[in-house]
Amino acid sequence: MIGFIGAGNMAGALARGWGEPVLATDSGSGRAAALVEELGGETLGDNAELVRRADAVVLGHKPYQLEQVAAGVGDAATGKTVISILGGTSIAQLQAAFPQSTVIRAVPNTPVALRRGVTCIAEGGEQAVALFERVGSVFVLPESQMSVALATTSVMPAYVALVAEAAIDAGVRGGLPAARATEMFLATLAGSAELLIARGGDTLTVRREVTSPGGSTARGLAALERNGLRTAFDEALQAVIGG
Ligand SMILES: NC(=O)C1=CN([C@@H]2O[C@H](COP(=O)(O)OP(=O)(O)OC[C@H]3O[C@@H](n4cnc5c(N)ncnc54)[C@H](OP(=O)(O)O)[C@@H]3O)[C@@H](O)[C@H]2O)C=CC1
Ligand SMILES: O=C(O)[C@@H]1CCC=N1
Repeated sequence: MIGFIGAGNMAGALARGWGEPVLATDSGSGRAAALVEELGGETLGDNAELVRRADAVVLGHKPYQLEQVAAGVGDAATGKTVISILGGTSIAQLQAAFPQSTVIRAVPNTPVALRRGVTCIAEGGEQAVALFERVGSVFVLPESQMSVALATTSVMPAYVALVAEAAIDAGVRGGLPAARATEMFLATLAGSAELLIARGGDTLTVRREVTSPGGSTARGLAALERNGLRTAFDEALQAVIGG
């Protein structure tokens, strides 16, 4: 069984995507018990026991808790595979915390819960590719690209939710009922993503197909550019990787 140290948003999304019984701990909230109630398995009161009993361990706590968690696990991690999903935490930091383990650095995103996630794995962690492919797409990257990967994929469900909210609210200001605007926008978002994929990621072609010369799309795109859409995404990336 996979053992989850931490049963929060990201660990829970992975566990639900994998859809199998788990071993899990938390720091007292009861989220581990809720996950076990849903998927089967066992809640353990102690991270060391979890590591001893798990076939592989996922670190699903917050990055700043690494040293404290590793100290609690101690020798139980000897010979174990420890998969970290901790944002901004290097393989060197993980290996220092778990010197007797095989450590793997991965950055997933929450759509793994629906098996439509994206997980980036730092080179050296190839043995985890098949596991994460069960819950979506996997990209193996040089470790130096992992922060940018997180800023491009892991945070993106939140950005897309914000973009959706902004677009829907604009529609409501334009006179659409909110529920109708939401349904229409989400169907458009899903269809547009599929279209971009079908066009091999050729964003210019997709834009040109929609944009009549002197027409309404051209006016709308120009307004988005004037209001700093590209700068906003660029600054967001810099904010994420800058810590
Ligand atoms: N959320 C996301 O989309 C993504 C998150 N990540 C990474 O995933 C990690 C978790 O983030 P997220 O799920 O959002 O955070 P959450 O706060 O939702 O979950 C953190 C979990 O860790 C548990 N925890 C804290 N201390 C311990 C401990 N000593 N022993 C066992 N469990 C402990 C918490 O317990 P309790 O429930 O009791 O509070 C909680 O269940 C972070 O490192 C983050 O960088 C990476 C990619 C995407
Ligand atoms: O917000 C965070 O810190 C985590 C890392 C990536 C997504 N959520």
